[in-house]
Amino acid sequence: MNDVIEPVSATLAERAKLALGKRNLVFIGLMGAGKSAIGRLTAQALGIPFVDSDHEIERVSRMTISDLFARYGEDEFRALETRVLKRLLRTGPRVVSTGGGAYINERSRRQIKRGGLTIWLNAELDVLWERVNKRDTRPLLKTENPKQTLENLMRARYPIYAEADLTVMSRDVNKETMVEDVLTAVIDFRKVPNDE
Ligand SMILES: Nc1ncnc2c1ncn2[C@@H]1O[C@H](COP(=O)(O)OP(=O)(O)OP(=O)(O)O)[C@@H](O)[C@H]1O
Ligand SMILES: O=C(O)C1=C[C@@H](O)[C@@H](O)[C@H](O)C1
Ligand SMILES: [Mg+2]
Repeated sequence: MNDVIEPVSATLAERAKLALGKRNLVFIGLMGAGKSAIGRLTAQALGIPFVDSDHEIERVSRMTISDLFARYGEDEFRALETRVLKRLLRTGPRVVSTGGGAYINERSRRQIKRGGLTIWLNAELDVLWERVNKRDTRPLLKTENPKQTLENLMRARYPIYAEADLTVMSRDVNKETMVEDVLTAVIDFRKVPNDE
């Protein structure tokens, strides 16, 4: 009954934009899943603004995330993250890429759920590890065995990320293919098969 009538020749991006409407598209997932990289490209494809909560936190605090953790600790970082997310999610449509722990924090999760359509970039350990071990900008991975830490985070966090509206598998394909998967997931959200 409420079907949106799509132009016959609409591109994938146009159809996804129509399906998204005024909602934000919020990327969640672990470090290295591609939230920032794929989020930015998705926003470009959709022709809507892109914001990244980690970048926004660094901009308003004029500190790097590593320095924020070192100086004020994780709890203060999470409190700032919640405030920044609340502001970023206020208007839509936008693509909002979050930091890896944002959706795990209860208050931020509430903001995110209220603030838009959530998409989890799920990924296997080796894919994430290949991507994150090249840089040491992630304070939670400054441990004796960062790969083990990443695995522990997967175990603790994946059941929570799984609450997302949409899930796309992040893997080693080119980024354009990832964007196509994301746009398709947005279009297919809550699509009811004809025979149901
Ligand atoms: N599909 C992909 N194929 C190859 N490399 C990718 C892919 N997706 C992301 N990357 C690369 O992996 C690295 C990590 O990606 P990105 O910074 O987007 O992750 P993130 O989920 O935002 O992590 P964080 O939570 O730490 O912000 C980047 O160098 C990015 O270019
Ligand atoms: O997974 C996490 O908890 C984090 C991920 C990064 O995006 C940053 O937000 C920060 O390093 C914490
Ligand atoms: Mg990021």
